[in-house]
Amino acid sequence: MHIIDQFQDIPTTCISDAMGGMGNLDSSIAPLKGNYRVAGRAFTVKMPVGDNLMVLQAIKEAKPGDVLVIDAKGDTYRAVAGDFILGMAQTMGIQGVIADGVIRDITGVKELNFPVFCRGTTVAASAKTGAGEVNVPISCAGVAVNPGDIVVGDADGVVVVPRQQEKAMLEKSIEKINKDEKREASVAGDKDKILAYLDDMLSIG
Ligand SMILES: O=C([O-])CC(=O)C(=O)O
Ligand SMILES: [Mg+2]
Repeated sequence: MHIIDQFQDIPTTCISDAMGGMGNLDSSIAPLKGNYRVAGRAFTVKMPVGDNLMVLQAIKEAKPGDVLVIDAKGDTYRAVAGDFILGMAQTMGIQGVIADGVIRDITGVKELNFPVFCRGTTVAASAKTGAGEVNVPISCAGVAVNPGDIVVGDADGVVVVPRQQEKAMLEKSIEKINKDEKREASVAGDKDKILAYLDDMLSIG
């Protein structure tokens, strides 16, 4: 199975654990709907505050399945996109959008059922004068993102897996899932087993 398809099934929490708690975007970047999930390669956008022309450039250049990762420097005043732009991204096969910024037209965007992770909503649009860059290394909500890195988002947040580490992190994430399953099975809603587990964890000897 392709590595991206394998990451589709892995919770962000397990990827974060595999990465030692590193690589997750600031927790104010949240999915617009709780069931949204993306796992794909990052197509990056660096936009100046209040100018989103490069988002259009990215929609033109990104490949189907890519995830747009937009550095809007945390601006919560002017939207990186609204339902028109996000609808175009969806139609062009982009898997989802992750933005260190805000969107607008929230009702229409929710109707698209297109995974968007961002800081929230606003009313003001951005200008379109052309400054900014696409497909360059960016910093997004506290994390360095290079074009082609794997980004995974779900109800818990967004985590970035650097390309060079993707195989190792996939293996570690799967190990973590198995470990968590064993831990849950070991107590399995049984008070005595829970007490035994707590005693074991709390024993200092
Ligand atoms: O045009 C914009 O920049 C934002 C907008 O309202 C849309 O995408 O619908
Ligand atoms: Mg609009």
